Amino acid sequence: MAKHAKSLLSRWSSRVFLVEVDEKPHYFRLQARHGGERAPRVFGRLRQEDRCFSVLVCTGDRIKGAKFYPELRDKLSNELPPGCDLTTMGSFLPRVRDSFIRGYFLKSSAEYSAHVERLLRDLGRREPLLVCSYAASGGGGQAWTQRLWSPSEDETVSDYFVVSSDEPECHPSALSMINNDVFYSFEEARDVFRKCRDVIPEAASVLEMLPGSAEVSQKPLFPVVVLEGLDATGKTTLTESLRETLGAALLRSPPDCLSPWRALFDREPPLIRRAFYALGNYITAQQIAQEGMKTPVIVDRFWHSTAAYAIATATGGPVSNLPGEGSEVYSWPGDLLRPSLVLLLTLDAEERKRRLKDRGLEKTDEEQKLDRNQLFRLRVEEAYRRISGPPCVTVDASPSADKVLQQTLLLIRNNCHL
Ligand SMILES: Nc1ncnc2c1ncn2[C@@H]1O[C@H](COP(=O)(O)OP(=O)(O)OP(=O)(O)O)[C@@H](O)[C@H]1O
Ligand SMILES: Nc1ccn([C@H]2C[C@H](O)[C@@H](COP(=O)(O)O)O2)c(=O)n1
Repeated sequence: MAKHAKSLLSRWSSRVFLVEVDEKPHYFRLQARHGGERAPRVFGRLRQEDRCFSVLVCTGDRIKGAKFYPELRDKLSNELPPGCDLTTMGSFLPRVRDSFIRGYFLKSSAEYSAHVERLLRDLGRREPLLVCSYAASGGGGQAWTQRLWSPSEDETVSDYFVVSSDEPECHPSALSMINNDVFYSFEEARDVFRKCRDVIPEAASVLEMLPGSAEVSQKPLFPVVVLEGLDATGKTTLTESLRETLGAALLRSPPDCLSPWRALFDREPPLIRRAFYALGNYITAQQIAQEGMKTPVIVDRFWHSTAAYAIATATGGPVSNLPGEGSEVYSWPGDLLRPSLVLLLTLDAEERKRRLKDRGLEKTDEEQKLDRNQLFRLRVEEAYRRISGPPCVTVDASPSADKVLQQTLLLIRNNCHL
């Protein structure tokens, strides 16, 4: 049996599981004996003869695991019989870093359960998966058991009762966010790109663009001001005006030299996609260091965007699911150039929508998600505010473009030595 699967199994009964229904996580844990508890809500409204299954991705290879997870969803959606319900799930060891694993939870009616079992057995033999089945265990459907299917012939695995578990303080994906969703050093992000060269040849072209290290040759003499905010909050408009008014250099992250590959890496799973944006920040940092010796520098998006979108995407549901304020996930990477000031443009949802509509440009998947999903938008904005490092000051972007410019100039003069 693979070493990774073995280590997961060694603490199986201490794991907590979550099944996400409409972005809301429902938690359950395992218990050797039944103490009369009701089955967790995800098993409610099922009949005695129905079956549920969980399929968790268990590979020690991060790149393979990241690529396989969305592929598995397609595979299951294509091959599952009608009437089978599929949703995302995960499992973790409370408070244990990097213990979060992802997968899918399936509900099948009795009619199709034999078919689903065959399909999953077959899949489990070919792919790095841990498969469990869940069945009612008497008691009028109130008690359900989990059976972990043996990933190898020589392994004995036990059945457990499943019982509801308390919600952890924040979404458990936070346990595996560091260096999977958010990168805190140049080397960690570059390492992902080095490892994915075999499967994505374009990664080599990105690697060629990178500086030898994160270190910048000199600290900028002039102020470096970063403009952040959701799309259509007015960053482009304001950065252009600031460039003219201050005679500043205007840079952006990701930098223009990465444009040919951005769309491609946007389609990759979070591990690779986020590493792409993280590396973009380091290239921009080198440009900032150079330009900042000659003039003030204005930067359109930087680290706050990379971290805030990544954290908000990895966490589902309401803002309360985000890692708590002060969590290490909000810290600034030790090796990344710190701007003098970060300004966060904020706009109410309706006005932002109106501006998006007037602009009428094509939207990326993440922008469309911002539109559709109020909770995602709130998580991104809150994550922006929680990121520590250089001071982040909020600017109300709803007045006219000129008023926003005047307000911003005032903030720059008060916070930077111009
Ligand atoms: N203060 C303002 N008042 C009214 N409209 C504005 C204001 N600032 C910008 N706009 C308009 O809103 C739209 C979005 O602005 P802009 O492109 O500058 O936003 P952005 O934050 O750069 O967006 P993205 O991140 O998607 O590139 C544009 O049509 C722009 O002309
Ligand atoms: N430094 C950056 C810049 C952008 N991103 C990501 C976050 C969003 O998915 C998207 C927004 O960019 P836009 O469409 O406004 O160009 O790009 C990032 O992660 N890091």
